[in-house]
Amino acid sequence: MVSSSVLGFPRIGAKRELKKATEAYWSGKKSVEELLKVGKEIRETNWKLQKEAGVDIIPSNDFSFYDQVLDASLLFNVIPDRYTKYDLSEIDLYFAMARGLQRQATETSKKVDVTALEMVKWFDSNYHYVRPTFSKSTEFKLTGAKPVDQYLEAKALGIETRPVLIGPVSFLYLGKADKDSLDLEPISLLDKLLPVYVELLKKLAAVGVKSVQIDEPILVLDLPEKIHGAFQKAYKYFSEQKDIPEIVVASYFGTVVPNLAAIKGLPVAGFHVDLVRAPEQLNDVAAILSDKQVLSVGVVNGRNIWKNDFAKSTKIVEAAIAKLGADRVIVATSSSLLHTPVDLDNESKLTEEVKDSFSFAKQKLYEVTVIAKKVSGKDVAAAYEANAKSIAGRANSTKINNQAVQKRTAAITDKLATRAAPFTERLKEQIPVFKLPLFPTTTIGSFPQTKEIRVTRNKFQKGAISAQQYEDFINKQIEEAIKIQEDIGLDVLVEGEASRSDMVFFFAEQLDGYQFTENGWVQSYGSRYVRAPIIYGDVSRPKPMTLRETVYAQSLTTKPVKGMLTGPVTMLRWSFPRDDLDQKTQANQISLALRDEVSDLEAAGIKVIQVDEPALREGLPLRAGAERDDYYEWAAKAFRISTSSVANKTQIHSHFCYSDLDPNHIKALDADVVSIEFSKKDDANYIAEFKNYPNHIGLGLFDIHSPRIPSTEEFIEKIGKILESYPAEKFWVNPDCGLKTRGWPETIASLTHMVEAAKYYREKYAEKK
Ligand code: MET
Ligand SMILES: [Zn+2]
Repeated sequence: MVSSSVLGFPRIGAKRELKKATEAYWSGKKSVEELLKVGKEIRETNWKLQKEAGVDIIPSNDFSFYDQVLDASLLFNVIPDRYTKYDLSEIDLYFAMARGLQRQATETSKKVDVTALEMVKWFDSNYHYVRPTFSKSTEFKLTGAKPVDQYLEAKALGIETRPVLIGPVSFLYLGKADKDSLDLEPISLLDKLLPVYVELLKKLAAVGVKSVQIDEPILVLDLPEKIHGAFQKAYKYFSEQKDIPEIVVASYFGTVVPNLAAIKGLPVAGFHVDLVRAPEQLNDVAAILSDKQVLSVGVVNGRNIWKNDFAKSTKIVEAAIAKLGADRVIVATSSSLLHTPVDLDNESKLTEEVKDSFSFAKQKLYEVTVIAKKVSGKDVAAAYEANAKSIAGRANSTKINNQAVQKRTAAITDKLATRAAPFTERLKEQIPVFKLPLFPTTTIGSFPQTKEIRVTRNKFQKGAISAQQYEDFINKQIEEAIKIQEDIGLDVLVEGEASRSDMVFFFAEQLDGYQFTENGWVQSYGSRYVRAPIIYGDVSRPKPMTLRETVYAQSLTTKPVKGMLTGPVTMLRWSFPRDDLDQKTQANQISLALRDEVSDLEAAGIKVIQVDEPALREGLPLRAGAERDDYYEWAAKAFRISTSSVANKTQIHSHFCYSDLDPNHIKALDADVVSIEFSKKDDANYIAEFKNYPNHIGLGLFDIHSPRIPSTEEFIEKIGKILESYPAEKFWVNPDCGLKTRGWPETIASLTHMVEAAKYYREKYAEKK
């Protein structure tokens, strides 16, 4: 009998129970006991669900109150000194590392003021992990026994589980050196870390754990040879220990083949590989296995919402069985199901047809077990028949194919993606149109989404107020936003995005080809979850999406109002994409819809149009090579398709708020002005990289995530520092990103100071001349 296995299950709860509980704890409305209880209930529900579905290998220690990598940092005592000096309780220490903590002194506790650890993207997913932060003074030791406790918790329910641990090599490699130890290479700590892992593994074995899943996701990255050696060393060391569970090393989100040297000959029980993302790796991986090692084959996608194609998956599993024999193959999810919504059964608004093409975490449990039964020779004919019908139904759905869109996408030429003249010539035509001062000031688009705005939108959605009433309300918001911006003295204004709940959802709802869930939340980080829209079929724009608000805003002022759109790559990345069409074509379809919007805005007298691409960087394939080069090209081109219809004198802006941007990629967008996140960057090298960028750049001058109001002097100092290495004539002045999460008072104060600082330099530079 071939076993079925799940690498991890979503921990947010089907109704976002975890979010509600953690946020209530943070705001003092729930006690720690109440919080822990919610965690326990979620774990219990998840284990029972998996047990009932018939999953053979059920994970434990996949639960986390914030992030599983942070859990490991705490467990192994990777806790920078700055967090330990306040005598915080364990859970408060944990949350302080996760999100920072500011607390006034009380009679019983000290004043606390500490910032969060760095948070970074988990590979190419929308999940973020808290970066392990090592210092020369880091002393590894076990501070608790979460994996042991949770194993026992499941066991008490009668459920045998396989604990999941982040592997030692990935744990170090994904971490970084703390500020006080910048010359420390985390991987150099391996020798010290391994005995602590062994201590944990022994504890697990002592309570009855037979097998552990050790995640080494860095196996899908480009790794230096030194890291290959670290893998060999670590797992050889484990194999020399007595009384530890057997180890299955798991990788996901790509192929391990370029790193075969890291895993070849490893003395472990077996490996898990992602055959959804990289089916081609099967032969090479199978070839290096010793004759006892098992291979867990990930064929049920842990990253999407689409129903599995049983026929296709079965072929893959059968190929593995042909090589290794049935007793050495396990049917698994490709990765943890953390990246999928919890339960399709909670969706009541989707049509049957659409629903029939989806599968969320709970449904994916069923998929792994049925496939495992099939390859074990059990009779699952009815399930396979139903699946084949669903797959065929989706392929033939009238909701998917739009001939006009397909034709238009196929006819895209380079010319369509090229503006009429190069930037230098465009600039000459733009200068007299805008007559902007030196250091032009602007914002990134959104203004505070006040409670009033959210409540009113909600009323409108529920039908409690009419479309006209809602429109009047939005107009009032726009009027206020314009007045405030004029009073502050900003140069390029925005309508403020009051009508947008979310920069992707807002557009998706107005485009044809999308589907939406009510409860399809997926954890992005901590208590932040995203309910991404789903690209279901060919995408097109039935009618203008932003025209009314933008034109209304422009009618209220003589200053230019920026049209504001979400770019094709971001629309794609922050949606669940189709799995039956390549990403480039999906991006191109969206870019054509946006192109029409851009043209409509221009025709209606809008002279500046910003197309945001905050997700541009995250779309970059994990490894260097053809796929990455290809992405660079199609992503930039998709942006240019959407923005190249306009006249030279129309100014195209773009915006990116995640760092580590590649200046060459941004250059390839050929926008006239870009704004980038910069306030936390304090890094001369980073400015230097952008110095040669030909077009104009706004370097974000304040952090929009914080209510903190920088003073005019602070802005002056910051701008002065940048001007040491960055040319004044290319320098726009703006915040890091949109201000939707802020309140009005701090927004007005910060922007006022920012504009004052710009004026200061204008005068200074005027004197110079
Ligand atoms: C995450 S980027 C956000 C850009 C958008 N225009 C805003 O200001 O909110
Ligand atoms: Zn942004």
